[in-house]
Amino acid sequence: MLVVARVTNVWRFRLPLPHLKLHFSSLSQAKLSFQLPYTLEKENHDFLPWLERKAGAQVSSLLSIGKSSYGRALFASKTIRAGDCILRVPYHVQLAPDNLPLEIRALLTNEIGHVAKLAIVVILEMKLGEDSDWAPYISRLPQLKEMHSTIFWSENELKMIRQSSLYQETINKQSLIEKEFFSIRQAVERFPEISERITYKDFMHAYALVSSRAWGTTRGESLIPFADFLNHDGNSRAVVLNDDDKLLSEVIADRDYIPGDQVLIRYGNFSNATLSLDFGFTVPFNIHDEVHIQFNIPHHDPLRRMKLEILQRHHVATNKDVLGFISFTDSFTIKEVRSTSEKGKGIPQSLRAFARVLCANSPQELNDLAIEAEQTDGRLARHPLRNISREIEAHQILIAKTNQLTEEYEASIKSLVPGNSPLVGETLALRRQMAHELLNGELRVLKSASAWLKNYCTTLTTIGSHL
Ligand SMILES: C[S@@+](CC[C@H](N)C(=O)[O-])C[C@H]1O[C@@H](n2cnc3c(N)ncnc32)[C@H](O)[C@@H]1O
Repeated sequence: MLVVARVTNVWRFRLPLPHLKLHFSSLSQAKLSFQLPYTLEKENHDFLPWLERKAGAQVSSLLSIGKSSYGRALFASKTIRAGDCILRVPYHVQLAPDNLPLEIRALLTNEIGHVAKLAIVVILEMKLGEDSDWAPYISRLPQLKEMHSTIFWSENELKMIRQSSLYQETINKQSLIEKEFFSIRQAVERFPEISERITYKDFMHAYALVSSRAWGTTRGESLIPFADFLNHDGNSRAVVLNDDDKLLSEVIADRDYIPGDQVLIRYGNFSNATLSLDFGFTVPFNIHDEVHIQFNIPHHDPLRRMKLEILQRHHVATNKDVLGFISFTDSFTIKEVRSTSEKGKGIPQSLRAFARVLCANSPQELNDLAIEAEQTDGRLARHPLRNISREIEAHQILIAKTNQLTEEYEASIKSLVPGNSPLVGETLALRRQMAHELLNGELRVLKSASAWLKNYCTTLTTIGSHL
């Protein structure tokens, strides 16, 4: 998975807001008690004026900083109408990799990603404490103990999500962070006053801060103070927009708000796996959830070699192992199938094609598939097999796989320690809830795929019986 935290929105135009179909969720109804407690008033008195002085321009006249169950948040301080620009943050008050001191920047090659470079900017500012020009912003960033990205989960906590591909993605991200940390330490070793200040723990913390709150811009990943106090609602149509002509980022309201409403935006169309890894939270029902299914051609299949060759010839992804042998282990991404009757949108055509090749049991069948591909658009097994029983058999392979995974997911969900157990601390209870929402979402995807596949096979069986 990409390490990039959020969708890049380098847009030069505004959304056609008056025509939007608006979605209201319970999330976006979250309200702030209108009697602002002292801490909130102080946040507003200190922070926004500081940012506006630095920006030399007004950032927002419609929003106040406050706290919600999602941590720091922005609330409507006046009536907001759909289409209003609710905040504007000039590029020169955003933190990006080019805020690194020149001599350090020169040492960090392109092998080191933008997220890692920006993490170093954050660490250096953190170390300056009150002397940092960014102190009012840096001091408001969440502490390590408040962050729940799966990269911070203990081995036991990670076992809860063993079933999901997020488990491996988390390990891959941890390895990437470690690798980047050592590359940076090596690159800046000539500057002990800097290299000694960058500990692995600080780097992980800063890396997770950047992953969970920086937007991709033309300057690389950028932290956009104030805009990054906005929390996420997957149903919102409001996103952060970058205007490269005016050199600023802005947010346009997608709906009306009354004073006291929490204002939410959409970080991107992210599954609970991505939200867990990059942002450290999940949502209860996420329409973007997906499952990665691994398939390979069994070694005992007598036609294995021929199947691999034909898959390779027709550009279906194959891998070469370290010894140069071709193997087929690929991951297919299934999304929720919304309707059992239609085309099965959500189950990739490449997966169904793979199942058709997998179930072939004679060289003749494989040759027929290859000839058909050459005579059409070159893609292999994209059409239903002419032999109905064989087409059913191919899809039954997929049903067997989704059923097996469904059972495994159900067992994993059942084995989660109950969140309300007195033995469970606050952090574990929250992470357990995340694991629950992640696994439930992926289970829902599997069940929807299985229902569609079963319906497809039943329809084919009925057709077959009338022939
Ligand atoms: C860009 S920051 C938003 C401001 C943040 N709440 C803060 O305290 O600074 C993103 C972080 O906010 C929290 N967050 C945002 N949307 C959320 C949601 N819908 N549910 C739970 N936590 C959310 C997560 O901790 C996430 O990593």
